Amino acid sequence: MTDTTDHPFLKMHGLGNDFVVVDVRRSGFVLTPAMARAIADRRTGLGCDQVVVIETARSGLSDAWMSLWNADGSVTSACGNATRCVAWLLMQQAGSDHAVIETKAGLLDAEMRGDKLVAVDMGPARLDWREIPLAKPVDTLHMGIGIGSLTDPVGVSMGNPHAVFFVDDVAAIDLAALGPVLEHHDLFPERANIEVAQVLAPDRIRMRVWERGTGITSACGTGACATLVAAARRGLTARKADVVLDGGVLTIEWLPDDHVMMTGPVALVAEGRLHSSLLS
Ligand SMILES: N[C@@H](CCC[C@H](N)C(=O)O)C(=O)O
Repeated sequence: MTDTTDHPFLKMHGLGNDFVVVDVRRSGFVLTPAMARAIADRRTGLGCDQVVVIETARSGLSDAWMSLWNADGSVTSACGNATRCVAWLLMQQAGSDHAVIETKAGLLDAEMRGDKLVAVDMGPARLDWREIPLAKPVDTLHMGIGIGSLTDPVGVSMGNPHAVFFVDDVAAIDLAALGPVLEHHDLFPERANIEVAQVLAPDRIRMRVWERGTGITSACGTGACATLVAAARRGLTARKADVVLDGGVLTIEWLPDDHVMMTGPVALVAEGRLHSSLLS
């Protein structure tokens, strides 16, 4: 093996939403957008939906800081599936069944709930138009925009922006065509993650996602949280439901204090060292 760096990585995923996880707590290594794009590239890099960087905690209140990069090199404040993966790693390292992760979106409390099963308090759902953010004052329960069969979404921030469209049949939606147009809609100054959701029962929702900065993924944890909150706000479901994604199921509960609990699996599938060609 030649020209590898001293930067080990792990490949992890939550329901197929996959991550390259780099722990820089000892190296102090700083990732750039170009490096994130190079690592995430599925042909010329390692391939992943998000690059996740574990950094030294910035306050005395957490076990570590987590930075998140989409495949296009953009930074995001929240990622539910990555939070479960990093929480699992931190809990393994500490021999604990509890971890606190600090992100741009705030402190996230996580607990081990079984073998590779992690629950995270994803913080409060934010519902004001300024918090999502939207470009102008709009009722986030009926945002009024749409294209084709996708109309009148619900806006929710889980630390990142989501627009949830309710439909009769998620399989019939051409998400690859409609997702990028809606992600870049004028209403979303920071772009948005786009969910299409079909209510199957008061405690079960089928959801597919077009992620900001990445495209279609097999699962989105914050998207599942946003979808449950949107469905409950519209009176379509209870405040707890299983959200069925392409990659599997997350259990989501919107608690009376507005915090959203997410429970789901994590997987560790590979480890290695980053080659210097990805880091220039
Ligand atoms: N896959 C994630 C969300 C990742 C960030 C998103 N693409 C954004 O830009 O906000 C999840 O599991 O929540």
